[in-house]
Amino acid sequence: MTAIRAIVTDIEGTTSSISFVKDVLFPYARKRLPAYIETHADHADVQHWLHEAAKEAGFVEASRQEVIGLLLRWIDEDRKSTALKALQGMIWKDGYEAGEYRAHVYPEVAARLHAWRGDGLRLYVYSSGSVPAQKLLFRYSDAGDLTPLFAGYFDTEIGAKREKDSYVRIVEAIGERPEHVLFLSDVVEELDAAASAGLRTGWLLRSPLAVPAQPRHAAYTDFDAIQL
Ligand SMILES: CSCCC(=O)C(=O)COP(=O)(O)O
Ligand SMILES: [Mg+2]
Repeated sequence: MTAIRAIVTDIEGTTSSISFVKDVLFPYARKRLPAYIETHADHADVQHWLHEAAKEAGFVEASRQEVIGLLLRWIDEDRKSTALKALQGMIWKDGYEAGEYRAHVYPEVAARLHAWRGDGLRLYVYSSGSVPAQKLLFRYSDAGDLTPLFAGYFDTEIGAKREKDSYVRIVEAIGERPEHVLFLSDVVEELDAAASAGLRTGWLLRSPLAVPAQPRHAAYTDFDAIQL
C-alpha cells in the first residue's frame, strides 16, 4: 500500500465529541452573539463577516438586527457558513481565555498525534470551524496545547467539505500527491469527496455508532485502530 505522508483530520466527531461542539460551543456563542456584535460593530473583521453573511443570505439591504437574527437561526440550523464560523470563533476566544471551558479531545487522540509526528508524518486540520477557532480548540484542549503538532489548518475558505475540489486544493497546498494523504472524518459525504480527489480515507465511527458490515471507507472506532 502507498505510504501515508500526511494526515488531514476533521474535528467534530473525529478528534472531538459532537456534544462538546453542540452543547458547549454553540450555546456559548448563541448567548453572546447579539451583544458581541453590538459591542464590536466598529471592528473591520466583524463588519466584513456581517457583510458576507448578509450576502450569503441574499439580503440587498439588512439592518444589524436582521443579520443578528439570521446568524442565530444559522447557529440553530448548524449551517456551515464561513461567515458564521468566523464570528463564532471570535466569541469562543473569550470563553477559552476566561477558562470557561476546555476543548474535548477523545482520550487516545493526543498520544496518537504525537506518535504520528514522531514517525515523521505531517498533520493538518480541515474543519468547518474557522482556522482561528481550530487553533483555539487545540491550544485549549483537555489534553494540553496540541497546536505544535499541526503543520497547517484549513477551513471552508478553501471550499466546502463535501466538494471534491476542496481536497484537490488542500493536497496542492500541502505539496503532496493525494494517495499519500489520509483524510479522517466522521461524515461519509466528506470522505466520498476526499476519495474522489484521490485521497485515502478513514471513517471514524465513535461509540455508540456501529461499524457497518461493508463500510465504503476504511472504518475505525478510534485513532489507535487506524492502519496506515
Ligand atoms: C473548530 S471548532 C468548532 C467546530 C465547528 O464549528 C463545526 O462546525 C465543526 O465542524 P467539523 O467540520 O469539524 O465537523
Ligand atoms: Mg465532523
